[in-house]
Amino acid sequence: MTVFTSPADFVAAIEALRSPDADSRAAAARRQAELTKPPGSLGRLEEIALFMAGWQGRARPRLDHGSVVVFAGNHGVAARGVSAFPAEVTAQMVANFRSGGAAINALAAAAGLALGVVALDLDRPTADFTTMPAMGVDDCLAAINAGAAAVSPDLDLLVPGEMGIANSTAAAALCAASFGGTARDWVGPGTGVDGKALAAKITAVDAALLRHRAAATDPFEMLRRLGGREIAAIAGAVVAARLHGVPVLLDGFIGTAAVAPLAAHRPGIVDHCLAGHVSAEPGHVRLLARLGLVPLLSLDMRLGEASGGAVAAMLVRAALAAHDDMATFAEAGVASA
Ligand SMILES: O=C(O)c1ccc[n+]([C@@H]2O[C@H](COP(=O)([O-])O)[C@@H](O)[C@H]2O)c1
Ligand SMILES: Cc1cc2nc[nH]c2cc1C
Repeated sequence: MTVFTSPADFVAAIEALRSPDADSRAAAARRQAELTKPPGSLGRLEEIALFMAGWQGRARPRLDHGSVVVFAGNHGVAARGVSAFPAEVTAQMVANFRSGGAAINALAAAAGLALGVVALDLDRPTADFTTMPAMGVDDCLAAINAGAAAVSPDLDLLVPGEMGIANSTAAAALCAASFGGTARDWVGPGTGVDGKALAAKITAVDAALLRHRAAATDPFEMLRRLGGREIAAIAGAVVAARLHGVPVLLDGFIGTAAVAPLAAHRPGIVDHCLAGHVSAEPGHVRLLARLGLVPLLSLDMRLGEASGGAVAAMLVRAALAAHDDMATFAEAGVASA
């Protein structure tokens, strides 16, 4: 099990990046060239198969043990009226995930993925980051390690998700701290705010940037000052997945913002990640562009909880089915070009 022993240990793990297995990827590419189709005709499905082969270290990659893990956290900044929903909804939705009634329960099952739910100190919201860091050092490290602990090294695919009322405010602040710009560049409606609540959200993000930007100089400090426990947990899970060679399918705006501080420090940290979809939250398209990730789907979704990632996992399954099950030209007696 991956444990980051200190903030410096976490940052060092982001710097020492494992590469994909070149031999497995090359073997998968040779197989793709022999399958009964014009070269490249399965488009991005072919690239997904090669991506999975490289990270899994298997010429015929599989999706037998894929898992969604939804991390949940509560945010002090919610008290500033930045969300359309009350903070109690975070714990209520965790109960819904556990009893099987949420969108992610249906979508993970449809995609053939296991579902884990990790609730992080919901009774103890993070501090309001407009006035102080969201978390202390130990608190943030514990959240990162909770994320890392959720990644089994034998997973074929990890789909991390989040639940946290007000976390689109934190995500906007993390994007601005990571990639520049003001609150207006990154703030959007989240669960559906406009008018006064949207203005409160912009004010909160600008205040947080003013307070923390100078000190938020490394990925750990950005997550600690401007993030939340579920966001830090996703960052920890993505780094642990890289250490184990587990490919990752990212979800929406908040789930992707969790890796923004890591990528600002070391862009290659997202090399083992696919972007499952582009959310309707307007900052997401900009964020994906900054990360150099092209989303698999664009369905106007903006739910979070790994829902877009789970739908995209069905495409990964399709890509691997074609890669594994198709006949070669020689097997089928079809003349090649
Ligand atoms: O995934 C997205 O792109 C997304 C966009 C908007 C909202 N959400 C979800 O809604 C919550 C955050 O919205 P808000 O308005 O409370 O900041 C949180 O639980 C997210 O999972 C998620
Ligand atoms: C109901 C509800 C469900 C969610 N799932 C993820 N974020 C959410 C936010 C709300 C408000």
